[in-house]
Amino acid sequence: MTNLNRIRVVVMGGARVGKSAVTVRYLTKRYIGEYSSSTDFLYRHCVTFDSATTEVEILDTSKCAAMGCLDEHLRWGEAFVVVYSVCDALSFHDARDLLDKVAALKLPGYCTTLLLGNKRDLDHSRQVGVDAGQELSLQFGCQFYEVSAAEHWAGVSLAFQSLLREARSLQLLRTLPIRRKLGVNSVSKVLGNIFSKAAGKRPAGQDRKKRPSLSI
Ligand SMILES: Nc1nc2c(ncn2[C@@H]2O[C@H](COP(=O)(O)OP(=O)(O)OP(=O)(O)O)[C@@H](O)[C@H]2O)c(=O)[nH]1
Repeated sequence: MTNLNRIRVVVMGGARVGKSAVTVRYLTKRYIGEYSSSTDFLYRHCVTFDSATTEVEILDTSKCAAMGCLDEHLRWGEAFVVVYSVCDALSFHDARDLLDKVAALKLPGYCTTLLLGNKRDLDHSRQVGVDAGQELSLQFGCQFYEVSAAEHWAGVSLAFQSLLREARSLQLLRTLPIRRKLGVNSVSKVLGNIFSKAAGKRPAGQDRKKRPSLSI
């Protein structure tokens, strides 16, 4: 069931790509060079969009593929930050695998994903181009940003906020009745228009005979 007061975010990616660095940068504005990375960390904070406050839980994962808890994390989350390092081609492959897994496990419309290329300050040792990141994000229909957790807070913050906004919009959308979501006309109205045209009748509204009502 949709909980409009909470968004669960999972930060995942290959080893040493900066998962903790981007998470802590977003939450505290600070960059800390080294983190304890043997376990997962769960952070809670609140965000306010359009004067509505939502609690956000962010799970900074570590070694979850090796520990076998990836599927559990994928089931738990509804917004995913897939991090790779722009100077590590292997981590880009890991990111693709993770996007594949998200797509296989989550229904479209029930999760939001952000592909995040980190360490863009290390441009001299870049192995993954911006265009490759963009292409991958287009392939999976997810958001894409390149950032440097080491150098700037603004980019990291923008990327997370954009993900959270989309996650919140999806939650709101899921609470709408199907008619409003799709903008569908009632079946009776559509059938009525077809039959009145086929029978050469007067336009809708001038026909006094009441049609049976059937709506979805
Ligand atoms: N130059 C540079 N180094 C970074 C950046 N982000 C993280 N690092 C460094 O990359 C290393 C790994 O960062 P972490 O945040 O621990 O990476 P992680 O993905 O959480 O690591 P694991 O959980 O061990 O897989 C650390 O030495 C960080 O200081 C960045 O934007 N630029």
